[in-house]
Amino acid sequence: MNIDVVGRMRPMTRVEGATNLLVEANGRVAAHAGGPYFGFQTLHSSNTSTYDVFKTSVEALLDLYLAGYNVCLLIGGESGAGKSYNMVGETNNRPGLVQMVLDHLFAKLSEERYHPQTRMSKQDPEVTMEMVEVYNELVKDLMSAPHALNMGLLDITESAVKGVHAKNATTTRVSNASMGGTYFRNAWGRRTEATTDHGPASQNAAIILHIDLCVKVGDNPQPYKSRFTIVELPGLEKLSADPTQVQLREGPKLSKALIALSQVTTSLANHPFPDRVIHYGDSKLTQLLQEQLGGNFKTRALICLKAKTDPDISNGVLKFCTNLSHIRNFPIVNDGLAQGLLVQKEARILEHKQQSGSGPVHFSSTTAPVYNDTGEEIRRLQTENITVKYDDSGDDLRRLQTENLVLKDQNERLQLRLDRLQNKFGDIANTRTDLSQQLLLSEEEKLKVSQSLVDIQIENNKIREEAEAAKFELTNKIILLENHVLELEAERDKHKKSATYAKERLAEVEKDRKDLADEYVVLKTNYLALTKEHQKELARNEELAIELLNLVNNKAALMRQVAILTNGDPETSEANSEIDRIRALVAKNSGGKIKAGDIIGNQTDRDHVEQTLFANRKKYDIEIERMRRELADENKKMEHRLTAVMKELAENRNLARERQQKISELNAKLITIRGEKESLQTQLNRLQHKAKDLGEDFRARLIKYVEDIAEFVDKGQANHPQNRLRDYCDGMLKDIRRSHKEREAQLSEAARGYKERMAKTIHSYEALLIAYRNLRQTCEARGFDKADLGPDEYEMKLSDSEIQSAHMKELDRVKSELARTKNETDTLKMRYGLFGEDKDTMAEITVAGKSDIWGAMRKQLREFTLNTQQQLEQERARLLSENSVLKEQLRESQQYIDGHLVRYKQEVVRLRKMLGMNEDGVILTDRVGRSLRTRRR
Ligand SMILES: Nc1ncnc2c1ncn2[C@@H]1O[C@H](COP(=O)(O)OP(=O)(O)OP(=O)(O)O)[C@@H](O)[C@H]1O
Repeated sequence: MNIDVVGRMRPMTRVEGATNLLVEANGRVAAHAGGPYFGFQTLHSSNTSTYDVFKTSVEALLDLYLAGYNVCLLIGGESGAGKSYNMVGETNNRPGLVQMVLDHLFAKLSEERYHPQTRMSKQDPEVTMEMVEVYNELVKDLMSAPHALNMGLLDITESAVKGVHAKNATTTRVSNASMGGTYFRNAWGRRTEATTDHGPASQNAAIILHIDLCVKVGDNPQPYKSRFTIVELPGLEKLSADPTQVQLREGPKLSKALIALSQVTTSLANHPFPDRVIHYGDSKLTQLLQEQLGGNFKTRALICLKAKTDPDISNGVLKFCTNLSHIRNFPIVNDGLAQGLLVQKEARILEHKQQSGSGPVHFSSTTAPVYNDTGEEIRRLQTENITVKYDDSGDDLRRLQTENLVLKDQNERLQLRLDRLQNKFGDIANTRTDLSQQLLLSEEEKLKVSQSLVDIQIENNKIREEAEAAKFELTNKIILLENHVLELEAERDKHKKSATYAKERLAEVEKDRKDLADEYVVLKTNYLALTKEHQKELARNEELAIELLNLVNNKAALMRQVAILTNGDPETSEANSEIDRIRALVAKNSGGKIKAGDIIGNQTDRDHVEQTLFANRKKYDIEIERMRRELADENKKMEHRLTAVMKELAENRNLARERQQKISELNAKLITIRGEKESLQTQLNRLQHKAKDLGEDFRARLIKYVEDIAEFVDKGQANHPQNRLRDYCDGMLKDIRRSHKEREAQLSEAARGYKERMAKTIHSYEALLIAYRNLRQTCEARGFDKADLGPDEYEMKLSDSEIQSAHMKELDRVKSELARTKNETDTLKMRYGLFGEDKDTMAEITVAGKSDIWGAMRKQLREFTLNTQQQLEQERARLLSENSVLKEQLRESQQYIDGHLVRYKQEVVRLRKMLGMNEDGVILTDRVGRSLRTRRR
């Protein structure tokens, strides 16, 4: 049964950018186009959850485990690809695979029938856990707190029952999943935390967790014993490097486990047959995993992949996967019989090993005492031997043997000294190789740093361009909106004016109406008074008519009597006609009985009166109606326009919000970049210091050793002064010094270049900040919500104290300038009444054309403020960068002078000493008064 290899892509981080792995839909992955592919059995994409990974790729292993098979999950991948994430998870909300295995294991154990295929019931299940770490060829027990004596370090041993295992490793019984989880997390916390020059220990360490299950199944008298091993392998990134180089660089032990693992997997992949003989003994990790790799285990590998990584590293990882997938294991159900058979076989092998003197394997955690013990043992045996001979022989023999012993002792001592010297030489050679490699490495790191700086620069430029484009767009929008608002304001003023005019007209009409009403009342009163008078007159008239009639009747009677008296005809007399005329007159004046109410004018008169009285009113009514209609229309239009403007404003707000979000993202990027830059700088400084320290150390040690050697050899060659090694060494030292000086010069040149680039980056960073600030201010001026505008620009400032202080000073200056400009603007605004609250009243009293002029003036003022501010900011940024460059140059010159001054001083002292003077230049004399210089000569 071959090892299954499944993959899991880690989600990309923001810093990583685009993927460079070639991933096909069927799970085939290559490091680059045309490169070798590896087909994963399942490839989990970056958005697959750990639970899905468990369900798809781990749960089946758990079922086999419960059925009595040994199973193993190897979690591998390069450092940072997510091995720990898969094994441990991140928080309680995102548990890792170990916790899931424990949860499901106990859940299934608590079911009535945990294995549906076999339908066998469980009895007395016992779960135990064991966890060790293999780092730097040391095996550490993680299940218990480290003991003071052995610091938790364990030896490896082999027994028939347990096979190769960590001797005395703590085994903890676990009764439920949460208990198991707690033990696991505690053990995880005990991992080695050290960080060396070659990275943190976690990158080179392997974690092995065994979960053992012992359970009686069905009627079987012997319990089934199965083991679930979960292994986090060391980071696989070094697989692509040459192992010899790796070991030369890091020392022989650090990557031994990884190198041995690679060798073991290669030879297992090449030998799929059961009669193969594989050499697992090269490292403790391969020894501890020999059953999991090629033995009685069903093994599955979960390889974590980074989407963006070095193609060489990916190639190494994919090659490792190919080898793993070719490894054949031979898992069996570990029932009582199988276990008995295996133990018996193992016991025989051990017996054979012991007989041949090669086993059982036992590795001590410390190797030095073994040598000492061996030396002691040899000496003890020699002494015993001598003692035996001593008894057997005579005095001569005893003397000779004693001499022999002394000689041997001397010989051994000499041998020891020789060994020590050789070791020293070896060390020197190693140190030198180490140093040059470290120098090379630091050079590489420097190159990487420069590269990342260039990347940062490009990123900065991109951000700046984006910010500028956004700013430009926003400014355009804002100007458009401002124009619109101005237009609307003008419109509003117009409407206000017409409303005022209408109001005035209305007041006038009202006044007219009141006057009319008053007039009407007066007329009505007059009319009533007149009617009264009229009635009175009528009554009088009637009385007079009656009186007149009486008089006329009297007169007629009289005239008739007169006619009778004068013998005339009384009927045809003049008096009768007079009487009739008077009667007709009276009848005409009072016969109709006219009432006051009956006196009404005709329709024409009424129309005429109405015309005169209400003609104006009607006119006004029509006028008002017309104006009302106009106003309603205008209002409607205004409402439409206002809705449109509001809509546009809302859209623009949204746009601004989006831009703001973008700006916030850019901010985040900036912050990340800044963090990276700082860490890169720290790293670079550290590397430079280290290189310098190492250089110094190396030089001092080399000089010391070479001087020792020269002394030593000179003593031996005193008779051949012409071949003095000292001269040769001096020459060599000079060469070394010269090359070191050149190297230093190169390094300082590179550092200067780097710093210049840094200064440029800071400059562009400042410019970016300015752009950001301007954008912010424009947004603020438009009245956008402050909360939408993202972090304040001050939060994003450089933390470097020197830059900060200069920056702060400059900022203060610019701030005061800005405040002054703002004050001036405010004064101008006040003078021309451009403040918001005054606007309405001003608009009412100003003439129509004025608002346009104010708008233009306001715009000009704003532009002037912004331009002035921008210019000031640019000037400030330029001054700042110049300042920092000058400071940097000054500091470098100072350093250079300091460094060289010390060297010159040393040189002067050395020359003075050679000339026989003391450090102050005073010539030294011996007791007789001769100058030492003369004597030396
Ligand atoms: N599938 C994932 N989903 C989300 N984040 C992940 C995932 N895998 C890894 N990460 C994140 O990637 C980072 C590196 O992961 P992790 O520390 O597990 O890597 P590693 O291979 O164990 O590295 P090292 O060997 O250095 O310990 C962590 O911050 C982790 O949260």
